[in-house]
Amino acid sequence: MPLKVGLVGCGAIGAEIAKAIDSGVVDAELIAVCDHNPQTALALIESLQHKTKKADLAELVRLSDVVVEAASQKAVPAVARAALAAGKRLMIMSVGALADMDLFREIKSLAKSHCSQVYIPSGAISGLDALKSARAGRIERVTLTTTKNPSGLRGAPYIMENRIDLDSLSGPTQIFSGSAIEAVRAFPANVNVAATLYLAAGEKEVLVKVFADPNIRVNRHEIEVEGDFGRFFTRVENVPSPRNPKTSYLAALSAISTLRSIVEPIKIGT
Ligand SMILES: NC(=O)C1=CN([C@@H]2O[C@H](COP(=O)(O)OP(=O)(O)OC[C@H]3O[C@@H](n4cnc5c(N)ncnc54)[C@H](OP(=O)(O)O)[C@@H]3O)[C@@H](O)[C@H]2O)C=CC1
Ligand SMILES: O=C([O-])CC(=O)C(=O)O
Repeated sequence: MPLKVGLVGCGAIGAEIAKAIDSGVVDAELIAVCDHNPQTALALIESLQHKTKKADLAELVRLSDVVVEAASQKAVPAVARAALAAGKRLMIMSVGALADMDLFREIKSLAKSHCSQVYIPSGAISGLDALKSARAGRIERVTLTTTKNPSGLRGAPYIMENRIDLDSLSGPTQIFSGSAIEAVRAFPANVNVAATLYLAAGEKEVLVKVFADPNIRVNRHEIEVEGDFGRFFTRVENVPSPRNPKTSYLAALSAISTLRSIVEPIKIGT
């Protein structure tokens, strides 16, 4: 029996996941989709060869083995509670929601008490394998430096609240520096990866810097980690999703790869 996947959020990442299942890249069945905009869900279904059904959250959870959240940080509490309370496995893309440590602990405890599992893909960054290994020892410092084109940062709460004029920039400009928890609230659709680093490092503080650069065409994430193991530095220059420039294509690929790892008998990497 193929793994039954229910998808919440039919945007840039959701559409790539659906396409990967539809084309057989992931050996699974897309059992249902939902989106708070019914037209978005219907358009995605229309684009698929193997049609699936549009469902509300309760029905989607009932039909699924794995529920994939690819919607928004705001969607995470309801999706996580519904999926885990029903004993279903859960993948979370809007990881920034888990910077709310009360929610994180509730999700962890729900997963444990219902013998379920929560998957947090690497998303748009590299280096989580080494960070997870490093965590077995002492980690000294974690830094994330994210640089995006203003088109990928527009509309973020931090930009609006501080009235940052992105159009006036002529070169790379640091617009934010703060903790992972501050960063995911300030840029909920830009630096979910900061929360992923924070959790992978064992709730170790992450210094997050965000740069806007009108001349950059990639979403760049640079990570530096120091600890007992030594030091590593990684840089990813991501192709932005054509449908949503805030989101890197690699984030969708990482969700697809995580789904594949659920169904593959051999697991490679930390
Ligand atoms: N972990 C990582 O590395 C990364 C995580 N992300 C995060 O993953 C999530 C998905 O990204 P992406 O696909 O690019 O986002 P998109 O905005 O392209 O797609 C999200 C879709 O979900 C819909 N949606 C939003 N809230 C809800 C809800 N409560 N219930 C149902 N549907 C909802 C949106 O509708 P509408 O547009 O009408 O609001 C939209 O159709 C985002 O939170 C994003 O920030 C993105 C990149 C990397
Ligand atoms: O896709 C990216 O480059 C990262 C991103 O938006 C996020 O972590 O929210």
